[in-house]
Amino acid sequence: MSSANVEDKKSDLKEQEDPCKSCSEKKGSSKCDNCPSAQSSADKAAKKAERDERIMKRLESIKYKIAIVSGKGGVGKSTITASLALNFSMMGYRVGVLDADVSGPNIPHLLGVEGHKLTGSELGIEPAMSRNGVKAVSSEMVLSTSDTPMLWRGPMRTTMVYQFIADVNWGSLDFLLVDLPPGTGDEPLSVMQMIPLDGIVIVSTSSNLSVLDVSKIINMARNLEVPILGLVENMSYLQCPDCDKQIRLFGENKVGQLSKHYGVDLIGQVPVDPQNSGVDELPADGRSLIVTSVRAIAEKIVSILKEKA
Ligand SMILES: Nc1ncnc2c1ncn2[C@@H]1O[C@H](COP(=O)(O)OP(=O)(O)OP(=O)(O)O)[C@@H](O)[C@H]1O
Repeated sequence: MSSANVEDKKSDLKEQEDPCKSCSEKKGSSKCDNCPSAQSSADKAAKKAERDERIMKRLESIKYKIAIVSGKGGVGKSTITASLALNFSMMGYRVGVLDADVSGPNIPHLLGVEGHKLTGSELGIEPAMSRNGVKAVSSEMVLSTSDTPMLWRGPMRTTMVYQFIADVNWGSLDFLLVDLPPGTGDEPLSVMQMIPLDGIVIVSTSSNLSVLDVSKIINMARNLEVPILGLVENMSYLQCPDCDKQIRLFGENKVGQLSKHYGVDLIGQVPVDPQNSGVDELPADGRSLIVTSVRAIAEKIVSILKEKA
């Protein structure tokens, strides 16, 4: 994504946040006086400053904030996010996962907190706690059932993500992992602007289309000056059960080539796990090939962050 495109997106967002756009009244009509949306620009600036302060306050007790992103859907971003969370937790770190994929929330299933409903306390929205000690919030936790679709337009989804960032009582954490929706749309852009991220991890397969969209993510992050911790090639190969041979499902290692082209580290390759059913909680006891393979990536991320400190 070029810097001009990022600027276009930023102004698109501003337009979408303008409720007058969808109002049938002409802007400036007498009815505007009684409209709750009518705010002076000073009011808006004050609200933004208040919002930024609330976010900073919430996040000050969180050491590292990392977003997990992908150019395409279905490449395993949520699976890698949950696996990283489990590994960080097993390594003794305090971890939270913010499922910012509002229209396709999967984190509750992967962490075994499906069906949990969010509650509030005087300290804010209380996150769910998984059996492995990972805290999580997801839009699925406010829906009546897990098959209820979230039929919300972009600005409403962004507002929910903002609420999760500003109002969840995470307590003190070592890692907050944010599972972003795929692509370079409104929500990834808003999260990258709202949260002072320590970095992003980009997940891709080596399929041609997946790799193509990763270039856009890299350019978007660079334009927004968000550090890229590295690339993860998911479903990189299948280990033959009868011999040592690794079968590459998407042919040559295109994620590796992309990493060289853009000068972004390839920090891990995760094999296909034929046992992975995809709907169940990921086990943290060594039974999941994905979770065990992600351990090296979690360790690498810790060493990159410590080096940067
Ligand atoms: N290494 C792997 N081995 C086997 N199956 C995998 C692997 N990684 C992911 N999957 C499966 O691929 C599917 C997509 O994974 P996941 O939901 O994590 O992708 P995603 O990128 O978050 O998708 P979206 O952003 O569209 O929600 C799931 O069924 C998941 O179980």
